[in-house]
Amino acid sequence: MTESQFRVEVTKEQFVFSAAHFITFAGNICERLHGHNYGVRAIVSGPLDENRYVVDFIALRDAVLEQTLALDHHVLLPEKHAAIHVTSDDKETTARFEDRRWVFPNEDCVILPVVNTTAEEIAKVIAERVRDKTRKQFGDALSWLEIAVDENNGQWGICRIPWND
Ligand SMILES: Nc1nc2c(c(=O)[nH]1)N=C([C@H](O)[C@H](O)COP(=O)(O)OP(=O)(O)OP(=O)(O)O)CN2
Repeated sequence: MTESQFRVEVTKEQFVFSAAHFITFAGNICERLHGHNYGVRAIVSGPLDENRYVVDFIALRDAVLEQTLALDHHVLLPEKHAAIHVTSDDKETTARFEDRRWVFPNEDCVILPVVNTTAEEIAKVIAERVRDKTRKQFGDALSWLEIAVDENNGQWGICRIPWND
């Protein structure tokens, strides 16, 4: 007989962060700076624990919320882009692409360990950070964690990471 599989999903009204970004696509086309009200969904898969749940909804909710709050009202910049160069001094962060330049106060920026600030890459960063923050609490019996990031009313970038690397 096939075994039952369980997962927990949290999608909350508070899982929204408003952020500015720009990406490149098709080689060297670079978008103008613009913003999104991003939405987030989190799913964890694994066996039932002694409480007969996969993980506590509330603990997962709070871990995701910590990450969305950290991104809310910031400019998201990529750390690993080959053509968008991001540098910071003690006051300001500058992003350069070819002959274009954007300058922001440091506190307005979040520099992410990504190549391009696509929904998929943002989802991966959130997933890794949620996993790192909850691993101790949730234990190592889980199978995977998935984070989905919605850029614009139904345009989801999704990343599933193994719970144990
Ligand atoms: N798979 C992905 N595709 C695209 C991504 C992405 O992250 N993953 N991102 C973009 C751009 O960021 C683009 O700016 C998306 O913004 P959006 O506002 O949805 O695009 P439009 O300008 O067409 O939408 P309007 O509703 O007309 O403002 C593209 N693709």
